[in-house]
Amino acid sequence: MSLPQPIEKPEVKFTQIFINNEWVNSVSGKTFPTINPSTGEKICEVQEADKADVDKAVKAAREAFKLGSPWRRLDASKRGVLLNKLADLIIRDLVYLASLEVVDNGKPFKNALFDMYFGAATLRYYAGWADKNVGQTIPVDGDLFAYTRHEPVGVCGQIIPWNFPIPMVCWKIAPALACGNVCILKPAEQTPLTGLYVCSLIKEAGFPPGVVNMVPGYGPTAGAALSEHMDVDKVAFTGSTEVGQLIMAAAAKTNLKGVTLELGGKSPSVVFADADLDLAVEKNHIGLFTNMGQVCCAGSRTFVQEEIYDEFVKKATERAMKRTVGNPMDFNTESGPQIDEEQFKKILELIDSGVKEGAKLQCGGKRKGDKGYFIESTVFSDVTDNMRIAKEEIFGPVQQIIKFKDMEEVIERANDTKYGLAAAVFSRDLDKVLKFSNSVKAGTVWVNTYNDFSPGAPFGGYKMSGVGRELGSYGLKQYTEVKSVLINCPERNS
Ligand SMILES: NC(=O)c1ccc[n+]([C@@H]2O[C@H](COP(=O)([O-])OP(=O)(O)OC[C@H]3O[C@@H](n4cnc5c(N)ncnc54)[C@H](O)[C@@H]3O)[C@@H](O)[C@H]2O)c1
Ligand SMILES: CC1=C(/C=C/C(C)=C/C=C\C(C)=C\C=O)C(C)(C)CCC1
Repeated sequence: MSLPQPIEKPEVKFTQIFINNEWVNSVSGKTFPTINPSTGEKICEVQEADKADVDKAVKAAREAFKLGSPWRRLDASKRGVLLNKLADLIIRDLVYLASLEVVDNGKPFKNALFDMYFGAATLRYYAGWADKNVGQTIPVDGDLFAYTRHEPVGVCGQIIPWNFPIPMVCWKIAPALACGNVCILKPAEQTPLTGLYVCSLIKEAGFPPGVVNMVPGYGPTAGAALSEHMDVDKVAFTGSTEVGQLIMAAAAKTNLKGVTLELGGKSPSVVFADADLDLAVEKNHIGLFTNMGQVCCAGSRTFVQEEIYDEFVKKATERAMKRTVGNPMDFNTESGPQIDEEQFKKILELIDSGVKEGAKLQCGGKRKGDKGYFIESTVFSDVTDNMRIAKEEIFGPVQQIIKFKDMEEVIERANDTKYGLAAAVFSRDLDKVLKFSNSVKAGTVWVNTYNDFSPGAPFGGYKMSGVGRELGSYGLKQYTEVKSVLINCPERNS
């Protein structure tokens, strides 16, 4: 089978704000640059939405959600048809979209293709749910007929990060639209381009005007305007824990809009001495270095039992040194650049702190090349729990390998964090696997694997890693209002 070739210089087709299925300039006339992280050079200017543009988008969305509107009158099954159509269009334009993502985000082309497939799979999964989000009839006491209706929440503000631009668009809009809501998405300022292109596909698929709107812009302006808006019914956010706290506070201070949050992590991956060592090394490598370490659930605390610690460190270092870091357009590249200068500097500073605090740098640790935001694949051993690299979310290609003795100790240390997004356990012993996976406070536990996702499997965090769940049937709850209807029903019989 021949592999698809990337388009080296994909044309940028959409740089405006998308409201009511139309492309408009910002009210302020302002624009912002989006940068190619492989070169540090500007790709283009994008119209910068702020509060005034968010107001326009909210009005359009509210109109689209009015009782009797084409969207509200559409059969639920037809919402599924539209979602499937959108998935088809993403796959039709797969190579263009993946190439554009490589330029705007820096992720390797192969990974960008995965993103598009995963985004489309999420749309298809929720397309199937559109006419199955059913209520109940309830045998209440008395002469009453009682039932529940599952209604859409309304206008949903959705704020997304830069690490998986298209999967994130799809994780947000697919369940929302399946349930009949309307959406205003704010893409990350670092990666607005593929999301804007997908808006053109939303129009082409036939979604009515105002059902999906996109407001590219910055967090403290456009993002805050959405989370503070009195006419937004719900806000869903993926990004840092700090911003998640701001969003929840804004919702509380304004109209108590519903909030779902998908936040940071410092996920433990525990390798017991009886594990398949080569499998554990490879899966832990993938669990950390995928997407240049820019994954909320990255396995950034690798606990390895003392009997196999030295051997694991040796093999993990060899694997990291083999990782190809370079031109993301090249099909053989495993890692591209970090997203921007801010992240690049933050990661290098944390690496520096690891060395200063006494961790052993096994490989990497420096910038790679002299252009763009590339960082060498980095492995630290002899890491202790009190070091900054063991506590803070690095969001970069830096693996921390930590020694442990036994189960009780590792459970306690794995849980000794403010986060609780994901965890992994590597062992051939089912008792150990079950004991650890039942004891760890994490929304997802992988067993003898890492970073496996499915649109059907819910994802979200314990503790400060989040509120609510995305994906699966659980994801529908976040976009559904339950209404009880009780009807006087004289002479009711069983
Ligand atoms: N959980 C994740 O998937 C994820 C993704 C990106 C970054 N992060 C973490 O966050 C750190 C910082 O990255 P970042 O600055 O891009 O993340 P961030 O949380 O600042 O940005 C995520 C999104 O929130 C928006 N935003 C920022 N401030 C806002 C505000 N006050 N109100 C509303 N929206 C706002 C941004 O514009 C972006 O769309 C990273 O180092 C990493 O640790 C986590
Ligand atoms: C990590 C891999 C994938 C994608 C994962 C996604 C889309 C994660 C999305 C959610 C969050 C909240 C991430 C936080 O950073 C693929 C695309 C499924 C491929 C395998 C690895």
